[in-house]
Order: sequence, then C-alpha cells, then structure tokens
Amino acid sequence: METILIQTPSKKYPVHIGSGVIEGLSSYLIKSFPSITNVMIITDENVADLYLNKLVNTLATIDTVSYVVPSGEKAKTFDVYYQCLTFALQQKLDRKSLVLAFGGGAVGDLAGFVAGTFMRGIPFIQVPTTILAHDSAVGGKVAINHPLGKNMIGVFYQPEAVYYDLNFLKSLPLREKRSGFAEVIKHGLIQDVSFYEWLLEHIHSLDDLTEEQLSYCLARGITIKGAIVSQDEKESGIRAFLNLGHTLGHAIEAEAGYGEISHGEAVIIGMVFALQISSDKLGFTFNHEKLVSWLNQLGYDTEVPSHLSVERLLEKMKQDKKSVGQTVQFVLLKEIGQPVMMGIDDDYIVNKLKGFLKTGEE
Ligand SMILES: NC(=O)c1ccc[n+]([C@@H]2O[C@H](COP(=O)([O-])OP(=O)(O)OC[C@H]3O[C@@H](n4cnc5c(N)ncnc54)[C@H](O)[C@@H]3O)[C@@H](O)[C@H]2O)c1
Ligand SMILES: O=C(O)C(=O)C[C@@H](O)[C@H](O)[C@H](O)COP(=O)(O)O
Ligand SMILES: [Zn+2]
Repeated sequence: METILIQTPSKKYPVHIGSGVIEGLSSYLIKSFPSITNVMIITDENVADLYLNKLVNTLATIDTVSYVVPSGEKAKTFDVYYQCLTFALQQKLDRKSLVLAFGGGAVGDLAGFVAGTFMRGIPFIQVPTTILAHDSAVGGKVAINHPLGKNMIGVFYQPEAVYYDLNFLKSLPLREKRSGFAEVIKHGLIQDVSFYEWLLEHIHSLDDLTEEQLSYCLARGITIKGAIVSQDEKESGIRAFLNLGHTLGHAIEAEAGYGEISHGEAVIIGMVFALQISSDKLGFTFNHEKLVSWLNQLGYDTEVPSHLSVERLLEKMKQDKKSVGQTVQFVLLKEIGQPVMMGIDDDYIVNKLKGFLKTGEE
C-alpha cells in the first residue's frame, strides 16, 4: 500500500494505491466530512454489476444513493450529464453532499464534471477501477464529449482523495488493460527514460502482469503526472506534454465514433505518429522499429485505420484544444523525457497521415 500526495494550487489530496485500500474510505469520509448529508455514487453498468454492492456495504453507515450510467464513452454525453444532475436534485443532494466516481476514466470524467458544476461545486472522491484511471483520476481534468470534439465541455476540478484499490482491476478484460497501459507508456516517454526502458525490458504481455509490476507502473505514472500537474494545474504550459499522442488520438476517437476505438488504442497510434514527426522535425534519433514491434507484441495497432478520412482527421485536429488559430499543435520529443510543443502545417500532416494508414484494409 502506498500514498502519493498531489499538491496543486487549488487542492492537496492523497492517492492511496494498493489492494484493499477501499477499506479505509468510510472512516476517511466520516472524519473529513463530519456533517456529510449523503454520497451520490456515479458508476457504470459493468462496474455496478461487479462491485456496487461491495462499495455500498463498505460505506456502511453513510447514506448513499447510486446512479448507474451506460459504460464507456456513452457516459460522457450531455444527456447523461443532465440526467445525473436531475437525479442529484431529486435525491435532495445539497452542499454537504459528496459525489463518488466509481469506475474508469469515462465515469470519472463525467462524475467529476457533475460534482464541479452541481450547485457550483460539491466535493468528490475518485474510486478508479481501470488501469487507465491512474491518469484520469489524478489532476482534475473532468469533461464530457461533444460530437465535434473530445472533452470539449468541462472544468478543472480536483478530487478530495483518490482510493485506487487494485483488487477492482482483477476483472479488467485484456482490451481494457491494453487501453489503460497506453497512458503508462506515455508517462515513461514524456518524462522518464529509465522507466520507459524498464517497460521495454520487463513488460512482454499485458495479460500476465504481476501485481508488483502493475502497482509499480501505476505509482510511477501517478508520480510523473502529479509532478507535472502540481506545477501547471490549468495547462498554461508544461501540462500540455501529458497530451503526447492525443492530437491525433482524440481526432481518431471522434472520427471513428466515440468508443469504437478506445482512448488508449487511439493514443498509441497518436504517439507513434508524433514520434515519427519528432524524427522529421527535431532529428529525434530513436529506434522506431523496436518501439513499434514491442507495441505490436503487446497487441496494439500502430497505424490509422484506413476507413478514416485523412482530411476529416485534419479538421478534427484543428478543433483540438491545443490548436492556436488554425495551426495544429503536436507534443513532440527531442529525446525520450524531453517533450516540446510544435505547430505543424496542414500539408505536412496530410501527407504524413496518408503514409500512416493501415495497409491491407482498403
Ligand atoms: N481526465 C483525465 O485526465 C483523463 C486522462 C486519461 C483519459 N481520460 C478519459 O478516460 C476515458 C477512458 O477511461 P477508461 O479506459 O478507464 O474508460 P471507461 O471508464 O470507459 O472503462 C472502460 C471499460 O471498462 C469497464 N470497466 C471499468 N472497470 C472495470 C473493472 N474493474 N472490471 C471490468 N470492467 C471494467 C467499463 O465498464 C468500460 O466498459 C476516456 O474518456 C478518456 O478521454 C481522462
Ligand atoms: O491530464 C492531462 O492534462 C492530460 O492531458 C491527460 C490525458 O491523458 C487525458 O486524456 C486528458 O483527458 C486529455 O485532456 P484534453 O484537455 O486534451 O481533453
Ligand atoms: Zn489520455
């Protein structure tokens, strides 16, 4: 069991990681929120089936109401957000109530946005259940999607605490492990060459990760993210480096239809693309073949599905939150651990993307 402290200008909070940490949640809530009215648990269908009873039992004497949303990106819609607010009002939540996000990144992003906007903000707790959520549960970016762009409607709103109980992760399907591990790899690439090399050397399959390996990777990722977020909570500078792979990744998710290609799957393709641009534009010397063959061994696709239109992907990238005017911005690497932000012109992107479509699919 391990606790990592995140300290941003707006909030200092602990991330408790380990098997069984959930057992400490009830006493923490009673101690830290002595006049709590009730807790609204927001979770999704899959997590509710697997673990909602356990969580409610764990919270024992605390009054809870639960709202179950569709799983995956279907949770991050304006309709579902509105339904959550309606339920909160019907259940008489007040300013002494608390929202508890119980699930992966989709649930966390939705629930955090509900908490951050209900009555102008009530406290919330993250109880993540996916590997990916080592990223999403930390740092306070909470948002829903718009058909025109990913995470376009949201706020920065930090949780009070994160209880990351690794027992919940045991039921994750392989595809979800893979999706979540993409952000672990990202954290290594942007900040920590020795962690990245450790990953290449030790992780050969995502299906038989040991608990030790998993908790090391999650803690390392959270520490890297926490250090960045504590210096730049609202992304006026270095926080944007956490977006490596996301300029193209988010465009792929939106173009394919949210949920068709998962966040992590899209980010991996986006990272490989960004590293190729890094070589062209910054002379980044790097063994691409080694990275790509490792990623393929782990089961990732590393090229853009060929049914997606290059021109439409470019349009989506222009709407990215990082764009300046109409210039698409990419996080690139000078070296592993040395990210930079760079505007890239449209013609270059289109030509590069054409050579980056998955072959044999047309
Ligand atoms: N806010 C941030 O900083 C941030 C960071 C990274 C990603 N994100 C967002 O997070 C989302 C992706 O997160 P995710 O991959 O966790 O997605 P998710 O919440 O959709 O979960 C993925 C799938 O796994 C299922 N699931 C969750 N926990 C499970 C468990 N323990 N056992 C079995 N199944 C389980 C879910 O029901 C869902 O079907 C994206 O919307 C992405 O944009 C946000
Ligand atoms: O926390 C951050 O900052 C990140 O960029 C982490 C990303 O992994 C995450 O996908 C985030 O939701 C992307 O944010 P966005 O501002 O690009 O929508
Ligand atoms: Zn991400």
